[in-house]
Amino acid sequence: MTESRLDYIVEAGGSIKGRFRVPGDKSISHRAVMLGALADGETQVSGLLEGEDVLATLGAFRAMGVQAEGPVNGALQIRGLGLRGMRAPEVAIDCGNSGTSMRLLAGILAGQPFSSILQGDASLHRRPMGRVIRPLEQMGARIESAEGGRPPLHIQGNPRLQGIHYELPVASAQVKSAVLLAGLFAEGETSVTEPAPTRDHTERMLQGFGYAVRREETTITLRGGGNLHGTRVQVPSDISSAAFFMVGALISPDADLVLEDVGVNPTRTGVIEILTRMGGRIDLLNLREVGGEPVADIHIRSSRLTGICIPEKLVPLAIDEFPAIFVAAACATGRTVLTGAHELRVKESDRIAVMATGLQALGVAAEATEDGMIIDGGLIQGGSVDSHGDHRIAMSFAMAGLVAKGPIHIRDCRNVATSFPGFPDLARAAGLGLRLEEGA
Ligand SMILES: O=C(O)C1=C[C@@H](OP(=O)(O)O)[C@@H](O)[C@H](O)C1
Ligand SMILES: C=C(OP(=O)(O)O)C(=O)O
Repeated sequence: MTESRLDYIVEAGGSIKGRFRVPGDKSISHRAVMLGALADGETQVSGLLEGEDVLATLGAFRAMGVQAEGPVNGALQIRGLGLRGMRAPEVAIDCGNSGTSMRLLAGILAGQPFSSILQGDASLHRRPMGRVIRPLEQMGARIESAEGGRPPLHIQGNPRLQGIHYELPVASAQVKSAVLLAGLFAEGETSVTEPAPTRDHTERMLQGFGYAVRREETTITLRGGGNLHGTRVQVPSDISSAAFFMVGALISPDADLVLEDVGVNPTRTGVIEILTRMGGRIDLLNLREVGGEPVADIHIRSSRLTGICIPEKLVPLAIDEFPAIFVAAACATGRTVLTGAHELRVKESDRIAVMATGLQALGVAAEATEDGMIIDGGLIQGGSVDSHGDHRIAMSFAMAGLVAKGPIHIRDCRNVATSFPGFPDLARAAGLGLRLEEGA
């Protein structure tokens, strides 16, 4: 059954206020499910993101025999089967809209003594998987894909993978994680060198499960043949979800917002650095460490923003936050220039093209470039934009409504539930005039 389209209608104006928590971190939630399933003994997760992407990952492990109770209010109890305990899934595994599910699962499935199929929705079937197929085949798996390395993936696992050293051609935490996860099933050492730092949740969490991982400069190494031990994982709030409210508070008048318990791992805080450089008043309070990850409360107040040239080294550290950052740039005085962000073109949508088109429809001078965007800040008009089913585009344009001169109609917002279930209610409670409309 195909669900009808869901649109957002955002009233013009409003101000973001309050003190609340956004849902759990998506990247950490995926990894908690994966490592919990592969561990010996039980893993208790709290704060799990109950978004569709994470539920797709959980469904995959259930289909391979892993038992889990929950999630209920973010609590999930997983009875791990150990690294060699899973059975072949009876049908193709559906990763839905989730690139993280598909790429990290490919790494795990590469080391299994059975074959499996990974598929997903239309958006995921347009995304490149050659980047994981190549290293996993070098390690000894066989993976067939559709043309151009697109899903579905037919994976012939090999329980005797060989460790490799792999130089990542793109700064991608998903590829790094796929290779390291395959490395758990490989003979000898597996190492990955990254061209720039990317989110390191896999490395941190492997250590939390008692698995030795070594980092030397830009290279991460582990040795196959060990075991993961079930543990407790406390998932912090997702800075990528917090980013929409951060931008909403910065651009709206009289705003004062505290977002609680947000994960502020330095491989994820590019958005704070960029918005601060633009003049955003953002303070980290109560900085602490929870379960091996840094966490803080973030205080944000209305600010006068100025356009900047975004340093390329910040791009991988803010990769999912650019749709929201583009909205901030549209509200800033002067020009914002982003370069070195070609990866944005291969996310749930082409986030460069889709954001440029949407901003232009709202009267903003935004120009897409091959690997980024040039935005001259100014007034945001009301109008109609299409999210192309991309959750982050939908939530970013919702925040633009706070300063728009008329209502904004955003098409195709159902996928917000992949990463941020409850967004409309939380946004309304925080001060956004948002209503939902079932599309045709
Ligand atoms: O490892 C992860 O959890 C993720 C890595 C990033 O993708 P890439 O590895 O493609 O950069 C990011 O965009 C995605 O939302 C989540
Ligand atoms: C790119 C994203 O996720 P994924 O790659 O897991 O689909 C995202 O959440 O912005």
